[in-house]
Amino acid sequence: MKAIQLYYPPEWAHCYGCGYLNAHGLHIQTYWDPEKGESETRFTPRPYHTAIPGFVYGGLLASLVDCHSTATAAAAKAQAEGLSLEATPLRFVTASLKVDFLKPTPLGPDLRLVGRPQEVKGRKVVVETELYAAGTLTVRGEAVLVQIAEGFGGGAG
Ligand SMILES: CCCCCCCC/C=C\CCCCCCCC(=O)SCCNC(=O)CCNC(=O)[C@H](O)C(C)(C)COP(=O)(O)OP(=O)(O)OC[C@H]1O[C@@H](n2cnc3c(N)ncnc32)[C@H](O)[C@@H]1OP(=O)(O)O
Repeated sequence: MKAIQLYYPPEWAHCYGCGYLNAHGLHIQTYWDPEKGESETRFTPRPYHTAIPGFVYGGLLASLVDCHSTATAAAAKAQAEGLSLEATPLRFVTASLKVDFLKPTPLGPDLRLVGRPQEVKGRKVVVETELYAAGTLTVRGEAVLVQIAEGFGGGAG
């Protein structure tokens, strides 16, 4: 299966979080399950992604929720419209990002994010995300994503 971010055309693939053309970026990759209608991202933080020793920096966790949500929005919109991402690239930017840090996230285990679209309407998609570390829910996110207006060439992202 191909990650949603790998369908982004090159002009939209420079994002620090998820752009495959950003040599210094995080290269977040998200997969869509059309049966369940939900997305999954896995990411293993590096030792320097630390807040206090042993725990993950919250800004990194917010970045994971952010790019996981933009990708989830693209896949959810494609499914809702019966489009294929291959044929019709879709790209969303973040209008709003809410992150609740429920528990400290241990630094070491692979992190797993699960995204569920709550609303797909016009250019807007709302995504809820749960982030698990070694099976424990530590972060919950809610993001509002807006589809880039048609004809927007890029350059920023
Ligand atoms: C990176 C900058 C983006 C520049 C533009 C595109 C360049 C393309 C190139 C490459 C793409 C790569 C992108 C990587 C992305 C990775 C993730 C990020 O880090 S994104 C960076 C942080 N985000 C921003 O900088 C957005 C700044 N904000 C905006 O540009 C606008 O406010 C925008 C596009 C988000 C919305 O503006 P409207 O004029 O196009 O659309 P309206 O009509 O205002 O909103 C559409 C719907 O969304 C709701 N909405 C808008 N803002 C909301 C908010 N803050 N909270 C809740 N809902 C909101 C509205 O109520 C409306 O909903 P109803 O259709 O009425 O149901």
